Order: sequence, then C-alpha cells, then structure tokens
Amino acid sequence: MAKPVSIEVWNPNGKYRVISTKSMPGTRWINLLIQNDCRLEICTEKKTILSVEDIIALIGDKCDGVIGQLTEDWGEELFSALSRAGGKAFSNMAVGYNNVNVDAANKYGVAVGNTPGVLTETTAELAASLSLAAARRIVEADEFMRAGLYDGWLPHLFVGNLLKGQTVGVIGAGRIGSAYARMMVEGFKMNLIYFDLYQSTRLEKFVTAYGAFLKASGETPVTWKRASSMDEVLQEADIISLHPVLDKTTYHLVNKERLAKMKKEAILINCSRGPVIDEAALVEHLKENPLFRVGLDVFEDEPYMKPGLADLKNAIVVPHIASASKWTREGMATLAALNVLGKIKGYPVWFDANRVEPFLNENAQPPAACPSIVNAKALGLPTSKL
Ligand SMILES: NC(=O)c1ccc[n+]([C@@H]2O[C@H](COP(=O)([O-])OP(=O)(O)OC[C@H]3O[C@@H](n4cnc5c(N)ncnc54)[C@H](O)[C@@H]3O)[C@@H](O)[C@H]2O)c1
Ligand SMILES: O=C(O)[C@H](O)CO
Repeated sequence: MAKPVSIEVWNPNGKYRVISTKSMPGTRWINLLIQNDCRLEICTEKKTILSVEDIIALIGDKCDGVIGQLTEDWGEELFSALSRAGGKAFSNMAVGYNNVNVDAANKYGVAVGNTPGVLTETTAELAASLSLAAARRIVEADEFMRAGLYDGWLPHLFVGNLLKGQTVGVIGAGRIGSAYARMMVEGFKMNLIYFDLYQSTRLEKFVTAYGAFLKASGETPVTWKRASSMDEVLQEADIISLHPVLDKTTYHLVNKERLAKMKKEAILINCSRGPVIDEAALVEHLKENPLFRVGLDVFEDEPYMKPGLADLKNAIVVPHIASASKWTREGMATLAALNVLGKIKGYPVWFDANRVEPFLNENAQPPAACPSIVNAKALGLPTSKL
C-alpha cells in the first residue's frame, strides 16, 4: 500500500477530480479549473521528484485528470492507474514529453497534453544568455571579482570571443531553435548554419531579409545555410545550440566523435534535454580542450551532473531554468490545466498547437478547446474549427 501524499484542496465539492502533482505559478489555472466544476488537489509533498507510487496514491480510486511534471515517469503503471480511476486526461507542464510513454497512454485511451509556444522565446533567451555568458566568460569573471582577485585592468584579463561575423549553428530549428537563431543573427549579426530534418523556410526568409537590410545600410550582410548533415554544422559553426526533441534518434547526438569535429574554441549550448549529449564524453573533451566552452541548462542524469563537470571553468551550468520567466511559467500552467479541462469537458483539440495565444489572454475566456494534445490523432479526437 502506497503511503498517503499530502495535498491542498480547492473547490472540495467540484464534480471532476483533477490532480496537480506540483504547485504551479499563477492563479489563473486554478481559477479556470474551479470555475468549471473541478475539485482541484495540489500535491504539497516537500520532495522535488515524486515516485510512481506517490502519484498512484494521489490518483486514488477516482480521478478525471492529472497535470504532471517532466520529472515524473508517465508510463504503463501510471496510465493504467489513471484509467482505472476513470481518468481520460494527462498534461505535462512542459513542451517536451520524453518522460511520457505515449503508446501506453494510447493503450488506455488517455489524452496527453503539452505546452508548446508559450515558452519558445523565454527558452531561446536563456540559450542566448548562455551563449553570451560563455563567449564573454561572465561566470568566471564574476567568481574572480567575488574572490577579491581583481587588482586592476589588464590587456589579457578574461579575453573571450566576439560574436559579430562569426557563425551560429543550430541543431533542431523548430520553434525554439528558430527563435534562438533569429536572436543571434539579428542581435549579434552572426551568420547562420542549421540542421533539421525539415527545412525552416520562415527562418531562411528572415535571415535573407535581414541580410538585405544590412547590405542596404552599407553593412556586411548576414548569411544562412541549411546543412545537409549535422557534422557540417559542427565543423563550421563557432557557437552551436542544441534544440531537437529527445527521442531515440537524438540520444547522444553529440558524442565523443562529434565533439572532436568541432572547432577547438567552439561553444556548445544545450537547452533541449541532457541525454542529447554524451555528458561523460563532454567532460573529457572540456578537460582536454580548455578553450572549448559549454553552457548547459540540462543534464544527462538530472538532477545530477557527471563527475568532474562542476569543477571545470569552461562549463557554465544552470538548473533547467530555460523556461523560467514568470509569464511563461504561468502560461505553461494555464495550457496544462486547459488541456486536462478541455478533455474532461469533451472539447475538441485546438487546430494549431503553434498558435496558442488565445488561451493566454487573461482578459478573455479561453477557447473551448484543448490547446495541445500530442496523441490527438492516435485517439481520433476531433479538431477545433475555431
Ligand atoms: N531547457 C528547457 O527548459 C526547455 C524548455 C523548452 C523546451 N525544451 C526542449 O526543447 C525541445 C524543442 O522544443 P520546440 O518547442 O522547439 O520543439 P519543436 O518540435 O518545434 O522543435 C524540435 C525540432 O527538432 C527537430 N529534430 C527532431 N529530430 C532531429 C534530429 N535528429 N536532428 C535534427 N533536428 C531534429 C524537429 O524537426 C523540430 O524542428 C523540447 O522537446 C524540449 O525537450 C527544453
Ligand atoms: O520541455 C520543457 O518545457 C522544459 O524542459 C521545461 O520548460
């Protein structure tokens, strides 16, 4: 028997029982659920990562839907427990859903929601921040100041890389990768090389137009190239930022051999998922190449880092905070709650998961739809015509 898990209850007499495995930012998501006849139970357990047993205890005998987190293992056990409790809806409070076994969800007829779009710019901004911090050695310099080591300006002190005119490489030019590419091209006049399974026509058009604008202003135009292989990006780029989904094809996409193909002074940024990089190989590469730098928001065995990483001055490490702006986190909570609520209410699935703005307008009622259900097709769910 799993031990009981502590909860906070909202609207105790609500008809539908919805669980949130964590407290989430903002109050709009709570209000939307309780105004729609949900009894909301928010888990208040102190431990950060809930086990499968904890979540089974939360689900109990009757549960209509669950809002969960990327740290949880949503597989056969949880979807069967949710289904036994009468549940038909789960949403990750995240765009990435590599923690979810979608086949298992399909088997039990549970809709799986995610939160695209609302975190695109926020996440890209953190990737850009890490890029700058690594290029200009900001963390090392900050530590140096705080240690009282600064005794006057010196020509060689913390010399880094100028971004202007260099090449930024993007692996996975989807929503976030494209937003990051635009920031680096427009903000720092970098040239772009990208690799994705699909062509990013909008991104190419943007760089072409910006290049023409610069040329017309008498400045050196920026350029773009769609690489035919990932290795081409690794060989040519000065900064490489990783933004693919994590799946079987992207596990250890950056390994020992591929690290060796990169420039000795290159910068590697990862705001996608930790296992996209072979982190042990990365630690060795950083040790052997002190001018190579990384900015990491995600780690292979979160919350842990591979041995040695924390000691390296050429690594900047932050704790998976890429989507952590107030507006974005509140919006993620809203989208996750509306995915679950929409399925409970029998609403259709929104016609375009890349255009979720109408759900985020605090001054209007959200559309009667689920913003983003990743297995809508597999479950044969209807699509909104709004
Ligand atoms: N660190 C964070 O806090 C944070 C925040 C948001 C998203 N993410 C991660 O970023 C990922 C991307 O989010 P998004 O909204 O941009 O998704 P997206 O689906 O718009 O973009 C992913 C892109 O990766 C491409 N891709 C897939 N396999 C590839 C491969 N083998 N090689 C090259 N490209 C490949 C896809 O074609 C797609 O264009 C999420 O799945 C999530 O894991 C992390
Ligand atoms: O996939 C995601 O959304 C992130 O990792 C957290 O924002």
